[in-house]
Amino acid sequence: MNKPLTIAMPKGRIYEEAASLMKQAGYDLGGDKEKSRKLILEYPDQNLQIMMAKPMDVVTYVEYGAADIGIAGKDVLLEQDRDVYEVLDLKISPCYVAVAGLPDQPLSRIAPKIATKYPKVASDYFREKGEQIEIIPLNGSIELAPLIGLADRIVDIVSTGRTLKENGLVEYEKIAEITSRLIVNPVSYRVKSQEIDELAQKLSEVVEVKTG
Ligand SMILES: Nc1ncnc2c1ncn2[C@@H]1O[C@H](COP(=O)(O)OP(=O)(O)OP(=O)(O)O)[C@@H](O)[C@H]1O
Ligand SMILES: O=P(O)(O)OC[C@H]1O[C@H](OP(=O)(O)OP(=O)(O)O)[C@H](O)[C@@H]1O
Repeated sequence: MNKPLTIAMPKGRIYEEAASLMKQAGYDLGGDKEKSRKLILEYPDQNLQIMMAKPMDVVTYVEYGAADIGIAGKDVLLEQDRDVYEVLDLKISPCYVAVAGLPDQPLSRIAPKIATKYPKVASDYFREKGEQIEIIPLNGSIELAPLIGLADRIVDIVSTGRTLKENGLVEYEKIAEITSRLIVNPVSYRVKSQEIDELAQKLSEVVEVKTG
């Protein structure tokens, strides 16, 4: 038997949709992952090993070859710019990255403060527009920053728009549409090309059927 295919799966909000897609593609990871605290799950009959990773860390596991493949949000890929192949848009967990802030607040002063957990995405965006900014790095509750005067704008994920709305913020610009992607370690892609191609092909058929 070949060595198992190792997959870094994102814990959290992407997991259920990703596992459901895998199941439809014929890779049954079982249920009740939310209740388990196990981080490495073995599926010998399917020759799979699953690692449960923080969504932001999936790319690290794949880049270093700790996992052959992984599922990561495009936001993470844009932010981290790592040496992995992005082979398939799974079209799950859709959302977008946007610039938001308090209403009727033009960005006039020099180097406005932008609070975000996506410093690279934000810097790239404003640099391309020729605007100088100062990044205020945060890890969560980003919407707080303009409310308390810590930042002039935020760059953050918007999905339903509820968090912005309930905090009296408005969206100014959309930066990028986001969905989750299948990523592959470049060496694994050569060494395990058959298994990886087969998995990518099956997933792509499921995505095609689901999205037309
Ligand atoms: N409303 C949303 N907010 C944040 N991420 C979302 C949203 N909708 C889809 N996503 C996707 O989910 C991923 C984040 O998943 P999750 O929130 O579970 O991770 P996290 O940000 O590490 O969580 P935590 O809040 O535990 O730090 C993002 O990379 C993005 O691609
Ligand atoms: O448009 P919505 O559907 O309201 O979703 C967007 C919100 O969800 C995410 O936060 P998360 O729930 O991950 O919490 P966090 O602030 O701790 O990152 C994101 O950072 C926004 O705050």
